[in-house]
Amino acid sequence: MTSLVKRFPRHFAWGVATASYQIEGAVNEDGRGASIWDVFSHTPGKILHGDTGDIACDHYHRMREDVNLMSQLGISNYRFSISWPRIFPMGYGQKNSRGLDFYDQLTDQLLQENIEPLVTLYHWDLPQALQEKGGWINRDTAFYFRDYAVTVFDKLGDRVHNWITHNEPWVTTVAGHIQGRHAPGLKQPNVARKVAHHLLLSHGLAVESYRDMGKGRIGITLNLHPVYPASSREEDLTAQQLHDAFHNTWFLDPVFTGTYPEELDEILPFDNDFIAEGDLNLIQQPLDFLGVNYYAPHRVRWNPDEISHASLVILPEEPITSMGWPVDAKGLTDLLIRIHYDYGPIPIIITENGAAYEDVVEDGQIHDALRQHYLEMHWDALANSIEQGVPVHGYYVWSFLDNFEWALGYSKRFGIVYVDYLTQQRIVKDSGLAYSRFLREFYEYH
Ligand SMILES: OC[C@H]1NNC[C@@H](O)[C@@H]1O
Ligand SMILES: [Ca+2]
Repeated sequence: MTSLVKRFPRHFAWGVATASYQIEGAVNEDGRGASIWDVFSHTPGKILHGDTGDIACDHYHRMREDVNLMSQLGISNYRFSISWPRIFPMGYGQKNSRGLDFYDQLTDQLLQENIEPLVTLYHWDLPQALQEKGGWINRDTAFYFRDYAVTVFDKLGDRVHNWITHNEPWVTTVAGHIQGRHAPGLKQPNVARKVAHHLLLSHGLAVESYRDMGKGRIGITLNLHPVYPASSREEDLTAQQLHDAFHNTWFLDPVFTGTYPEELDEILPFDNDFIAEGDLNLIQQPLDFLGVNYYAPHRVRWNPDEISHASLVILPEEPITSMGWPVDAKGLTDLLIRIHYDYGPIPIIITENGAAYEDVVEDGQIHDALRQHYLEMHWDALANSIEQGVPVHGYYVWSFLDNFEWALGYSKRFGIVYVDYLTQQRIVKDSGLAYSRFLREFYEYH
């Protein structure tokens, strides 16, 4: 492992990541308004086992203990998200000072423990009151997002200097508005291009506002996959192109080139009446970094019945996690090389990487060797990217704690720290202890 620490630059930001709705609980506390995930998770049949985020990891009440645990593990960077409905219960207008106070105290606690915050403004928990006005289908939401962002920049911007506007806008767009498996649970493909555009517009508005207010760094986090054709057949190569547009360039192109990929029009045609003059210039705001969430590559074959005209191919012998995602760390290197050469020298932060596996508690320990191996392979792949010239500035494990895995509820555990949901006890898994050892070696070496 020692050799590995030498392959990362001195100021590399090693961290862990979480998100508000997945860990906080306390959904009716201190003036918090309802989010679309409160409504969705309480809708029968939407979440496995009827799980909700009502309590989750009870992090809202256990924040100090959790920050202390990060510190004990030698973690020096923490990515978390802010719950918009804690700040604006109705989405805009009346501010909720107790909501702001929680994040104010969290920030102070982190800085006391010498942990650098990386704050995500939107990790899917839209105020329900805005959904009732159309949510991301309504262009106004982009401007309410800007006002929310400005409020948070104003409150925390003296201590928080690293910001992410959106987490995975693709998921909000596709899972939330086409597939219906995420909040707000819509199955309306014809609104997808508009939803994505409004999410990206809100990103641009927030970045533009930050440039007038803050001196720190701001970016966006996209969930991206390298796309490999299952064969060299013409139809599989076409599938690769269309699937790449659907999953990757739909968001990379507007953010970095101010254009939408024309390939996308083949699978999601739209009349561009919702694109106003100047929108794409606004979306193409210069960024300080690109956040990349990487879990697995996509190997695809032609399938005109799928929206991207492609189906995923999992080879019979390839290892998969309990999410059914292939374990392939080289995909991370391939992805970063592609981004670097297609979109210029933008600094990269891996804002999520990790694996869900079935965890068993044995004598108060969790010997999660598969997760530990997954992580170590991806650190090696990341070092390869750096050695090939990609400017990677940080890496955040998804996730610090086991937490609410959206439609799969608490059935999937991504944490390097185990959560016993009956007692709320935290148990550091072997993967968490390994990360701690690796970090200690890294900081000793540098
Ligand atoms: O599925 C694992 C993670 N993927 N990215 C977004 C997070 O909220 C998920 O828990
Ligand atoms: Ca193109």
